[in-house]
Amino acid sequence: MKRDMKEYLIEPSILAADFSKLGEDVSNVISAGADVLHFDVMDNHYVPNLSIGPMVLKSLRNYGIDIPINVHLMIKPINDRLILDFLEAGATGISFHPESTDHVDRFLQLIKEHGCKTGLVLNPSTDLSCLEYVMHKIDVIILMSVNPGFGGQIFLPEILRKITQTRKLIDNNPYDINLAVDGGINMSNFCKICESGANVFIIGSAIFNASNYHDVIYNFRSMLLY
Ligand SMILES: O=C(CO)[C@H](O)[C@H](O)COP(=O)(O)O
Repeated sequence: MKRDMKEYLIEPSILAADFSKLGEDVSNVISAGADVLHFDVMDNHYVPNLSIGPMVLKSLRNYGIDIPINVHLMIKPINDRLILDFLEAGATGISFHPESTDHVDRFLQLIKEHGCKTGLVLNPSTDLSCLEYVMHKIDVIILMSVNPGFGGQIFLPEILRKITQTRKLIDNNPYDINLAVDGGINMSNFCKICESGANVFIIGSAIFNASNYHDVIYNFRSMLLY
């Protein structure tokens, strides 16, 4: 199904940005046409890498970054304090993995109660059944198309089938849920990912490694027209 252009979102993952000049790099990607920012939080426990936390998010807000920022928690266990810290720092969306807690429903509710968008992130081998009783509390389903922990990995082609299945699930439900794909997206697989049913594209290296952010985002977006 072809969607309205407004429903497609390009969400650069700042994990691939230049951390030595993060504010400037993020401002540049926004001027180049990013719709939303993706903020990866890694704990060196749930995933084998350590990244950034609420203080960095707050610094970006203080720097003047004012577009929506979706925080992706790759943390186990998640806890109330952490969620509240990210909310206070300026997160507009918070997503986590169902494996991160025994209380998926409670955390979705906590995030929602604060007027923030909610997301569940499914690893490549995580079954769609975890969505069954919480669909009405989710704003975005994020399908990982790499194993989480590092940017710059190769897209797992078996996830295309999962995207199609998830799109059917969403379309068979009355809720307004975005379908995002995260990991290994580039110019050569973008169309297939879109045709399979994704409408949010979380892209790190293919944007931040490009010499011209505007051109690369423009090129991704122009593929949505065909
Ligand atoms: O969540 C992530 C890794 O865990 C990154 O957001 C994701 O991999 C995007 O980066 P790239 O486009 O470079 O693959």
